[in-house]
Amino acid sequence: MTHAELILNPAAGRRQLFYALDDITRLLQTGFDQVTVYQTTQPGDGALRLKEVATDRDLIIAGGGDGTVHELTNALSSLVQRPPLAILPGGTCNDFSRALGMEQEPLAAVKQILQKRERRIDVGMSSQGRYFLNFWGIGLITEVSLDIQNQSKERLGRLAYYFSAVQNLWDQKSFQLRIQSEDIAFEGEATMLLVGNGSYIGGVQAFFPHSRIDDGQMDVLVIKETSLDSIWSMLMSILTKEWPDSDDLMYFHAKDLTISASPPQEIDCDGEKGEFTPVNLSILPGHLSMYVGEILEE
Ligand SMILES: Nc1ncnc2c1ncn2[C@@H]1O[C@H](COP(=O)(O)OP(=O)(O)OP(=O)(O)O)[C@@H](O)[C@H]1O
Repeated sequence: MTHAELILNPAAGRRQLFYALDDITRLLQTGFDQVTVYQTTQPGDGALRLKEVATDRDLIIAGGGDGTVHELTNALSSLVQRPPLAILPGGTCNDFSRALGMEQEPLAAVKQILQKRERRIDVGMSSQGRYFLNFWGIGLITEVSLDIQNQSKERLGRLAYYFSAVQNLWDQKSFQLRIQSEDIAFEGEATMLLVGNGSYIGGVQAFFPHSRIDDGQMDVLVIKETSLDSIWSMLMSILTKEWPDSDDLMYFHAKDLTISASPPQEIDCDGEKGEFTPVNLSILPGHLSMYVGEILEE
């Protein structure tokens, strides 16, 4: 007897999951003996529901955008007994669902879920008790996503992300950064520190061309100066899928990272804000079991 629970944010994106809910449920019922649908009503609601039912379900499906996925993966990651998780994308960018190779059209994604291809996925963890699947950052990245909130996300979608990034590049304030990993120590001026797990940010593959969600390590990018050279090398790396190469950038892998900044910097953790440096980050290899759309290359 298999029991799947769909925890769905009906307000996500353009409400596409909400409108397709009857079809989604019917299709899920062809692959699971029992399907329970729980519609969230406010932030925090989905996390409580997940903790309530987790031990009693064979699969949790997170239906919504990156905010919903972040909330549910945080709830799930803190549990001792963790059922597998699938993502049914329904927001604007749906970054982690892309990293998992999920289709963006709801029923096509449900069909992938029915194939039940399970894979162990790394999760990033901060000493402040937060987990991240996509990225963790300070500096430029926080201003970029702040700007998207202020603009019409509905209207511009993920293009807003990149308009806003370019807009912010030139007047980015630098800060004093100190980082220490198992291999690398750096102390100096920086305008951004970005730590990636998945390779998608803002709906496209950017910053981390070779980042894998199952390699047991974090990809770390430091922009020391937002010069023409560093911007050009990042743009080129999106096109060529090679690591960015510039004297104004640093790029390395880490399993553990201690970070402090002066003045203290606001953190963007998978798009969620409100916490500040200093902090320690680590990777939890294979912490979650997730359904994938395509078989990720070995
Ligand atoms: N019924 C609801 N009404 C409003 N907000 C909700 C509801 N249920 C959950 N939320 C909260 O809304 C936030 C944003 O949700 P989500 O990311 O799914 O949608 P989105 O913002 O439209 O998508 P994206 O982040 O991809 O743009 C989440 O933090 C979630 O907790």
